[in-house]
Amino acid sequence: MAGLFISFEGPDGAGKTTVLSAITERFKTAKRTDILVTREPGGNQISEAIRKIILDPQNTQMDVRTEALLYAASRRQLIQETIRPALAANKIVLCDRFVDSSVAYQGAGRKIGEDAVYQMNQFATEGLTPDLTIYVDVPSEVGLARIKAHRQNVDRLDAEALSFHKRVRAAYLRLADRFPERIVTIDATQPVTDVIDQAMTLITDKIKQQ
Ligand SMILES: Nc1ncnc2c1ncn2[C@@H]1O[C@H](COP(=O)(O)OP(=O)(O)OP(=O)(O)O)[C@@H](O)[C@H]1O
Ligand SMILES: Cc1cn([C@H]2C[C@H](O)[C@@H](COP(=O)(O)O)O2)c(=O)[nH]c1=O
Repeated sequence: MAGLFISFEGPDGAGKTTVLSAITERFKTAKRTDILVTREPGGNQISEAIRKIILDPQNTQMDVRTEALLYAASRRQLIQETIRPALAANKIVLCDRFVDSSVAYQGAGRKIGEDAVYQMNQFATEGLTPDLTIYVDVPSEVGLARIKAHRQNVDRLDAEALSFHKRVRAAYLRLADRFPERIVTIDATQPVTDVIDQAMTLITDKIKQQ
């Protein structure tokens, strides 16, 4: 498939959304029209509806496998309706989270098993994998403190215990070790402008290699 698929990953509060919106602005200023920015869960009408159900703090009874399946369902719809058509049109897709999030949050955080969650997602993705994953790394305590300080609405996942978030981060670090050719880590305890510059360099280098 043509195009370029780049995902952004990281623990809650790492700064992915901040970095992605700054990068989007830079591409707009450069008048590039071939960039599609999207997010998981969400990104289109059906996937955003699934997002609401997953993240609703009232849904305390949600079974962990139901949660994993809903993330995969949202992902499937995003792939079919949004990502694949954009790649086929030779666009550069920048996606806030993808399968690595499920492996880290449901596989490790919820303790379903990282391999089991990866395998289950193969059904949803039919093997679609990012060409590059920018992993924005931050200690769990730092990410959660940022959310507490700046965000009014804490969602169902943000509200999990520190031990949950530590398992998520540990799983991300394992993924980065396991797939060094795909996943590049940026230290997000640096000033946000440095994180943005480093992410932008990684993306422009990848575009040049195309
Ligand atoms: N490098 C940084 N240093 C200090 N603060 C930061 C940095 N990056 C982001 N922030 C702040 O941390 C908060 C969380 O950032 P942001 O929403 O971008 O994180 P996120 O990774 O998208 O989180 P989530 O996955 O939970 O949505 C924001 O208020 C943002 O301004
Ligand atoms: C894709 C995906 C996400 N999550 C979690 C991670 C976050 O806590 C929320 C999404 O909210 P964000 O503020 O937009 O980052 O959902 C997950 O647990 N599993 C996944 O596959």
